[in-house]
Amino acid sequence: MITESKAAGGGDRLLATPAVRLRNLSKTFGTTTVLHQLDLDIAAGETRGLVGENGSGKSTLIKILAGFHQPDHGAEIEIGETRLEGGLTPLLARELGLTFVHQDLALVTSLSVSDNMTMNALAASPSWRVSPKAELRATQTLLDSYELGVDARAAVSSLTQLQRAMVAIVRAIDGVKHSSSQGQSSLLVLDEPTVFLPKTDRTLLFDLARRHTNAGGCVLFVSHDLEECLEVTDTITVLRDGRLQGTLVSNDSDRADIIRMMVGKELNVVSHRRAVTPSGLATAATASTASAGSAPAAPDARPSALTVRELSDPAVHGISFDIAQGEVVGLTGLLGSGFEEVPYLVAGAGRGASGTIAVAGREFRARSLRPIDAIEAGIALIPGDRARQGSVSSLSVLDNISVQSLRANRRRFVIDWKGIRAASQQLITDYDVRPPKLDATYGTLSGGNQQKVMLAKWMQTGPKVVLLHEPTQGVDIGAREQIFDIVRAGADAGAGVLCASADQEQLALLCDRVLVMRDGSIVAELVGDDITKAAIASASLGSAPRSTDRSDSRKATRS
Ligand SMILES: Nc1ncnc2c1ncn2[C@@H]1O[C@H](COP(=O)(O)OP(=O)(O)OP(=O)(O)O)[C@@H](O)[C@H]1O
Repeated sequence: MITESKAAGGGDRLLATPAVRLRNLSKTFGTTTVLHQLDLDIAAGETRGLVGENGSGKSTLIKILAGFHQPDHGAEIEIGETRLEGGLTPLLARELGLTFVHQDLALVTSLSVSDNMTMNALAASPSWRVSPKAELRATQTLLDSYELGVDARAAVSSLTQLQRAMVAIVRAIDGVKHSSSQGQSSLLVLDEPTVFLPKTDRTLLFDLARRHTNAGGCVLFVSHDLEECLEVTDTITVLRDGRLQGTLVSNDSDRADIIRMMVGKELNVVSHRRAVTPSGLATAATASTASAGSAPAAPDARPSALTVRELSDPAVHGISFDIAQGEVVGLTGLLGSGFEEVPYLVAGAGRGASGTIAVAGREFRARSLRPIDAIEAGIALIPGDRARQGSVSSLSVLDNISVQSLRANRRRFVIDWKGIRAASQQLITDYDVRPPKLDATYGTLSGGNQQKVMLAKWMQTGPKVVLLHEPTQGVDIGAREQIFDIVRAGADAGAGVLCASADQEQLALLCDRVLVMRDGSIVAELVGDDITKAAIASASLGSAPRSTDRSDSRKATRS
């Protein structure tokens, strides 16, 4: 049982027998120490949260547990009965029952569920003899024992996001059975595997994790979602700048307690929505009702930044909408409702699209729109998968941030590198990128700082339209506020912003208007103060819609 006080202060002082015990754990890259003498105990049967701002050292700690990084000299690591001098290797971590589910789930989507399971087992104990039939049977039995309702023969690509996450967790839990710990005292590390899932689906994942702790294992859950962390963990350890701030008992703590420890001060969540006067709201309501059945219109008389008409692809069915200059519009729905496709279609990055897209009056056919045309027209796309689609991780911050401005800094055949460097340095200072080092490798920056670099890269081009897909995924609460400020400043400079996101709180804080999609169509529009988490949720689910429900108002117009 855990008998720790609400705030444990400097060290980690759980009284139960630890399954994982870390002492004096530090990590230095070059001359920079990013973890400072951490002491951490996790007890058998415990679910521990790990939180901290971007760059506080969470991933580095996990990579040490996974044997990817070696800690500095002097660290002690004990896993169950095994005491290690120095660090782990990936094989040793596996043998000792440490198992990991990362955000990308690490499943090969073109292979079957059974093949994915077999690969994992083979990595644990290589064997020349594999019987596909026996593996299939064993996988099906395993999946059935967890009542997942998944066919072991199915390709992972055919599974829903929830099923994939559940398969990844079951695979991880099953992996520890092959370890020397046999599942006892084994540590399951969940590194934000829930970010892509709606809240309702996440509880199913945590039920699986609970089965692991009930069987004597323990869980380390890394998350930026503080409410969720409070709900599903027993205790929460807070890191700040690589130092352990303490461990809270989840039941006795609230979000404000965690934030205070994370950032060292109170942090008020404020709305970044444009102030709308009562008369403005009246105009907005009139506009959206009048436009019901066609395109949700921008709620004021500002010129249009983006006009989309009858946009279609296999997942999107003829949607039309407008975004005014200076307006931030949210686009949301359940996963699979089509909202996630839209930024990519508008940026010319989709396939087989139809319909038209006009930027500041210049019209394109979606079918023939290429990304280069979109960029030249003033469209900036900041994709959700910033590591693979928005940047080159192995290049420097300077290379990533300046790639869009090379042409503007070219004089005949010569590129003004000195000018680019000076401007880029100013940008990363203005955008509070930490560390503010142009020569740092982009991939070594924390998630929030990577996102700030992406925004700086595009915002310096003065875009007419900014398309954001999950702009604050994996971003801490402080950096999130900064990103909201950057987006709002872009809108104030005249850009029309589309923010496609399943994060209802983000939409409620940031957007002037929110369009909700179901089954590929826009079905509801929320404006101004009607944009609440509850209203977005009910419109997404199709239950008791509030504000202007377009399908309803269409019927009303017809009758
Ligand atoms: N391979 C590396 N080389 C140099 N510095 C690194 C390396 N990996 C991480 N860092 C630095 O270590 C610090 C901690 O990074 P880490 O990724 O552990 O933070 P985090 O808390 O996981 O952040 P996030 O929440 O954004 O994932 C950051 O300043 C980061 O730039």
